[in-house]
Amino acid sequence: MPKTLFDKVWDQHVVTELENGQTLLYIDLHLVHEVTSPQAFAGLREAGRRVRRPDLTYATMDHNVPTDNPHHVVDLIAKKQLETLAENCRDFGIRLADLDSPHQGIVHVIGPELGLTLPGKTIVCGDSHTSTHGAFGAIAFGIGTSEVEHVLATQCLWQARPKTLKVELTGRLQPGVFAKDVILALIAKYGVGFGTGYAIEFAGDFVRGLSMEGRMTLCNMSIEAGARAGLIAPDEVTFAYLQNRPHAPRGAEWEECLRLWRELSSDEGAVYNKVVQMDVSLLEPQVTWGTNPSMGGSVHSLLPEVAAPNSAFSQQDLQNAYAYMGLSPGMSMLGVPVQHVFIGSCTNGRIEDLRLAAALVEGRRVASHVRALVVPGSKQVKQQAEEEGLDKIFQAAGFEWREPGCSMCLGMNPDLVPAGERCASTSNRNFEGRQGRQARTHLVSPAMAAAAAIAGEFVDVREWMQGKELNRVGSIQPA
Ligand SMILES: CC(C)[C@H](C(=O)O)[C@@H](O)C(=O)O
Ligand code: SF4
Repeated sequence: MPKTLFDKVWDQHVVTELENGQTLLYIDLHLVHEVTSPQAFAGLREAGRRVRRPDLTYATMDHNVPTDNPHHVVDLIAKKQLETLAENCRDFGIRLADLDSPHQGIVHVIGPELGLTLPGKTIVCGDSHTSTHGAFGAIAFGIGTSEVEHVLATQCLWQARPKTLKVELTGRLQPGVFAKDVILALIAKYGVGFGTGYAIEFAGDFVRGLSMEGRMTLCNMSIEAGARAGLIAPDEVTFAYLQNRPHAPRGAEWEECLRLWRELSSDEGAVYNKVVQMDVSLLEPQVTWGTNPSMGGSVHSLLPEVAAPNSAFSQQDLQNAYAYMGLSPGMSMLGVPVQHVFIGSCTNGRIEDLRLAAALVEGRRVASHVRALVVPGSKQVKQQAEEEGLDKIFQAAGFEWREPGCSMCLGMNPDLVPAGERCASTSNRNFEGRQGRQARTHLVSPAMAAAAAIAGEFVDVREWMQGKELNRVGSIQPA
């Protein structure tokens, strides 16, 4: 029987199945960070257990790291979590990319760039955006702290098999529109629940033309559509990205892996539980205006009326969102002033994102009322960007150039948006309080964020995509 990509990878990892549908899955890679691991390790200590496969476990520090001065951790909870992770990794023999490591960074950025993330693997982490790693043809999903303990102790995990949803994306994006806009538009169209109970496979000619960075952005936000995981069949783009990465296989082993990885795509005629299609050709740059990722749309569209018939949102939800965001029905996001711009996170803190943003801001100045941050997703992204001179371009334009970490994506470190202020953010969540108490978050692509920083308000970045900007964008021209 023809199988989907998801079925192939899942079936290769089944240890045993129960009649109630629960499957014991073998886990190939367990990524760990400071926030969701302390109790898991405490549980191991209490039970006198060891980590079953320290060699399949890899830890980093990201959420709590102060990006202006990583070693200067003032917050006591943050300090304790970082110290505890270091101690746990030492005691249990786990590799750790600590603050001094050249490999430190956001867990979902470093997994791929170190070649730990590979096609066909099962990958878990105590973090919802683990779905990012599915861009390589892995089954990757977030788990809770008790599950982290279970994986540490056994290298296995009980899971219910999700249903499969194929999202078929066709067409070519206009210049100035990116993978981030595609996933925001999908969520705006189908809602934050459309992936609930499913693993989403992104397929179609648009996906095949996309860089690994773009694919990771899609998979990263599948969780915001409610999905358990997002995945994409690996191809030559995937293999080219992975070759010679520090932990990627080499020599004869690499060749053997390629042979196996080339089988990792959905068979002709494979049946999905649900299929959704979208042509991306006419998509416009997206901005969220509300307090969940589905409350968004084109930067030109008018914000919905509270009493509109057939609205996807309840009146109460809309009223709450408008009150929180300081916006009103009937207006558009064009021209709405921003006080903060954040370029970074596991959604859009990769080298391609920074190249694009730098191309747009080169020779321009951040608006005087805007505080703009660029936070590379990892030390390696930072180093690469500096080798290319992107840091100089950002700083000359008035951006702050920071050390890697989750930063302003969430309020667990000093990079906060003050109450009532507005931020154009390349991250993935816009819930109330996400970037600080009463902070107002608008999710956008790196290009839209860069343009908002310069203009001081939301603009349509397509108008900025001519001439010199495109030259610098070079290989990362929209697919
Ligand atoms: C802190 C962590 C548990 C959380 C997650 O699981 O996603 C964070 O990374 C986030 O993005 O909200
Ligand atoms: S960058 Fe944001 S979304 Fe990603 S892991 Fe960190 S906090 Fe979570």
